[in-house]
Amino acid sequence: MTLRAEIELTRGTFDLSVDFKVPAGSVLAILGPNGSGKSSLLGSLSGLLRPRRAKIRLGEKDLHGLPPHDRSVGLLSQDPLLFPHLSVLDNVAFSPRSKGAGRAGAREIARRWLAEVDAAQFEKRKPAQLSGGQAQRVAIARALAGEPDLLLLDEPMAALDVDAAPAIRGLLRRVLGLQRKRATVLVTHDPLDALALADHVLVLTDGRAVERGPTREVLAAPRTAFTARIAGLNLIAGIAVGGGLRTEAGRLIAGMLAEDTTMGGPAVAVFAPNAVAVYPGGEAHPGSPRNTIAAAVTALEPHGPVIRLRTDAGLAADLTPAAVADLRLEPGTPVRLDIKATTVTVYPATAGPSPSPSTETLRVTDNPGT
Ligand SMILES: Nc1ncnc2c1ncn2[C@@H]1O[C@H](COP(=O)(O)OP(=O)(O)OP(=O)(O)O)[C@@H](O)[C@H]1O
Repeated sequence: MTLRAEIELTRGTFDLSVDFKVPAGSVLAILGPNGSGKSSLLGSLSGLLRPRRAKIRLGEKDLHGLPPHDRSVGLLSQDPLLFPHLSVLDNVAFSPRSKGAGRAGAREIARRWLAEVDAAQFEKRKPAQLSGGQAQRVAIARALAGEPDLLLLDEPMAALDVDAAPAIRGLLRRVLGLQRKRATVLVTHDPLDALALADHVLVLTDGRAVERGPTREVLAAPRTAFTARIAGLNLIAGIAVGGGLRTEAGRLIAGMLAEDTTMGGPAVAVFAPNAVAVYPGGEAHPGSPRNTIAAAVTALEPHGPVIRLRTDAGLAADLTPAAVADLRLEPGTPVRLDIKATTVTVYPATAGPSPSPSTETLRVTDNPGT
């Protein structure tokens, strides 16, 4: 069901005023610095906070004023919040039970969802006997077993270690795609979560929406300092192929395919600017990583302790000030950008307009030397 929300909320001196729409079957990511109002926004949707004024419509239903349990809203937060005294199976069965299903029926639904999140083998365990990643799988099953019309994800990967997060991100992408009627709102600090899971993003600052639009467009062409800081990732759009991604121009970007990538499907190759090595143009170099891209420097920007180099290939690289001086880099300098395949991840592109005008600017110059 489509969510339409206009929320005005006051908490002490903080004032939130925001409106947005999440079409049925799509995911909106809310990004924003600490204290920008993300939790306040989610709390208003879930019914835990009472806005000063709000219109919150989920399909034909007006949620404003309804208690949390009458809203058909599922919540998944960074803490799995499982009931410690219940088995995994009964934790998941709790949602359908509370919606009126009988004991056997609720357990059947719970088993289906546990299988869906690859946690069926844990059904008899208590939450204390699960790892963080396993507990989060169970929490996902519990959030979805109630078949909510609106799913709220509050930093769902934030508490997981780096090994567990990609698998849970992949799992979420799969289960979010199973149901095209539900609207989902995701709060995250991580642009990868937004890229992997969300069709659209809304950037909150001081309780106001300062940027919004299709995820790739907003992250590829950030208009506020906050978005630029968190979104400083390099993105190359194309089609997923064995060993990486092929751009529209036919160039292979070697990378690691995310688990649920579909061969031949639209995809983005993502890598951080600090994964890009910069060499003076044309110069031979040892090691020969497979992704070598010819470009020219367009700008040099201070970025914390490093210098962010921007290039006419649409890609950014982070260098130390000493390296910039050594390489005598300035706007116009021809360079070769090397990106190790192991630092590039290829994700399926989320639905939405594709390719966006701004991703077309992420063109990669062909280099016959590779
Ligand atoms: N109970 C409260 N009383 C008064 N002000 C509050 C209360 N709770 C939060 N605030 C203020 O509301 C603002 C928004 O907080 P909120 O938790 O929604 O931000 P957030 O974007 O979720 O932050 P974070 O990323 O740190 O979780 C902050 O300035 C915070 O200090």
